[in-house]
Amino acid sequence: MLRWSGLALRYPQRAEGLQFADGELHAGEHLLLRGPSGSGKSSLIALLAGLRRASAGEVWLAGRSLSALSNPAIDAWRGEVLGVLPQRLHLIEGLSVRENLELPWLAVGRPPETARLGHLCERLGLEGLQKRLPSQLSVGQMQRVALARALARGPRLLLLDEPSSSLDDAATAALLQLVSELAQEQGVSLLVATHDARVVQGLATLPGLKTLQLEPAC
Ligand SMILES: Nc1ncnc2c1ncn2[C@@H]1O[C@H](COP(=O)(O)OP(=O)(O)OP(=O)(O)O)[C@@H](O)[C@H]1O
Repeated sequence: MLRWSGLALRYPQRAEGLQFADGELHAGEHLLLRGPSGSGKSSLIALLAGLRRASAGEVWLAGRSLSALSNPAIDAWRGEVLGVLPQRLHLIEGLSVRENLELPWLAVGRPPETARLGHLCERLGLEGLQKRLPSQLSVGQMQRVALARALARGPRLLLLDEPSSSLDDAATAALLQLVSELAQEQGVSLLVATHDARVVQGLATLPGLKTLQLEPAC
């Protein structure tokens, strides 16, 4: 379902380019992407999601090479193949929770699938929060909204970048349990970037889990 090879990324302001070990993820598998702060976990997620273009190498997602697709084509395709829960959640502050959740469809010119959205909101405990603005939510609630938005169009793969970074122990455990259950219920593969031992421990029993360790970048 996802494979990458020879990937490298060069940031203009950074002398040394980042290079990534090859990896792959099949349906039914999950991947923990581990490595110290600065080792390139977020950068790799951005490459795999087609949010950044690699300086070298290739990503194949659901049988298609990302480098062969234009940016608009990747943007249109991304939500139905993969969802991203970024480290910074990027909820739109001027929009209500409901409007934020409808964005994945509006962004591709389609009407929101209200039945699917209703089911997701029920599953993620967001029903009573629809009219609130993101600033009126707790961090854990914001994260669940961002998770619902990432899952909106029924992706096969969910990328989570440091999902516990602003959560306490209880909220981290609750999020990991929810994500694990959703993954198994909906047949979604997880790729979780973390340097948090709580996340490693919380996902340890997930069937089909493998680990990729990134080395510290220079
Ligand atoms: N936009 C950017 N411009 C220049 N350098 C960057 C940029 N984004 C990241 N870097 C650098 O690339 C390296 C990898 O960063 P990245 O955020 O991918 O690591 P990470 O493993 O996700 O870190 P963390 O766990 O702290 O989030 C770091 O040295 C970082 O300073």
